[in-house]
Amino acid sequence: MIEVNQVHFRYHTTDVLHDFSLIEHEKVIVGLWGRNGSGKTTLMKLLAGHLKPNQGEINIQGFTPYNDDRTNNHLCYMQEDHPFSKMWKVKDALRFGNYYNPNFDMDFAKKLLSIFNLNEKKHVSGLSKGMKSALQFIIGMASNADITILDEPTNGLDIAMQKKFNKVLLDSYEENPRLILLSSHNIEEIQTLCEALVVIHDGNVLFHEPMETMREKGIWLSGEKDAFSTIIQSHTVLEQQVIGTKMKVMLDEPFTSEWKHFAMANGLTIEPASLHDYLVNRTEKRIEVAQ
Ligand SMILES: Nc1ncnc2c1ncn2[C@@H]1O[C@H](COP(=O)(O)OP(=O)(O)OP(=O)(O)O)[C@@H](O)[C@H]1O
Repeated sequence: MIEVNQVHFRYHTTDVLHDFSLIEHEKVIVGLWGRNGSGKTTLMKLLAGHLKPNQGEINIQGFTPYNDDRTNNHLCYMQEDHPFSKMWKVKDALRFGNYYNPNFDMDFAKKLLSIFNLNEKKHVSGLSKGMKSALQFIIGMASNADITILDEPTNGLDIAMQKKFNKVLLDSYEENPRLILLSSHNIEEIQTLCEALVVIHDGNVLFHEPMETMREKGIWLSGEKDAFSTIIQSHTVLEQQVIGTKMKVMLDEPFTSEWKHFAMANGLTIEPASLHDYLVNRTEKRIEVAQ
């Protein structure tokens, strides 16, 4: 469905993606995570054909997206803060969605307007940030596109709206399984929704793995400082905290039964790292560990 092969992309002098490859053929909900400026939006724009790679190839359902309108038959890209016309009302935005997406389901879109309490007669320019995100999400879901790309779709949604977002996304996916790629800064918000996660770092893919595997990455070990001397020499330490004679260390190791046995045998406490903390540390420069 999506194939990105050895793509290089730069804006003038800013190198964003280098030798970037990503293949996803499954109908899954995939999260896209990366630090600010890592290139998430750039990747989405390349997939949608809004940008042209400097080198390499992109294939979307058999088409090269840049300058090829046939890609639109298969792909719906709702960018963050979509530039709707200032003159448009909500219903005009739905018409826009209907015009560009051959499988657009207007009845479903109208049902979603009522779920998200959006009035179709309201001007888009008068919508709050969260309401505008909801409108973009509605168009993305109602498009029923083979590949649906949502850039920061939960931006500005409050908890109640987020709950509706989760339900609509999962119900719609169950009804019509397709590839849905959604980016977010907040991994906690999307990790229960996504079956797989792509992490962009240093212009490339750091991880493209099932969410289940991602959740097991990273462990915290805590105990007496003395117990750590050999551990920190032979493993990658992602974070370290010292309080008096006690130490707490995050290792780049999976939360497995082997590690649980190791901790027990060495009088240490073990707990899994949160995915958020793990990713923040993995995409940070590694610390020098004091011996
Ligand atoms: N139109 C542009 N012209 C020049 N540089 C750009 C342009 N758009 C983005 N960039 C730069 O490209 C890099 C990647 O930006 P991009 O918006 O793709 O990152 P992002 O991961 O989506 O960031 P964020 O999480 O902050 O939204 C950044 O260094 C950014 O400053």
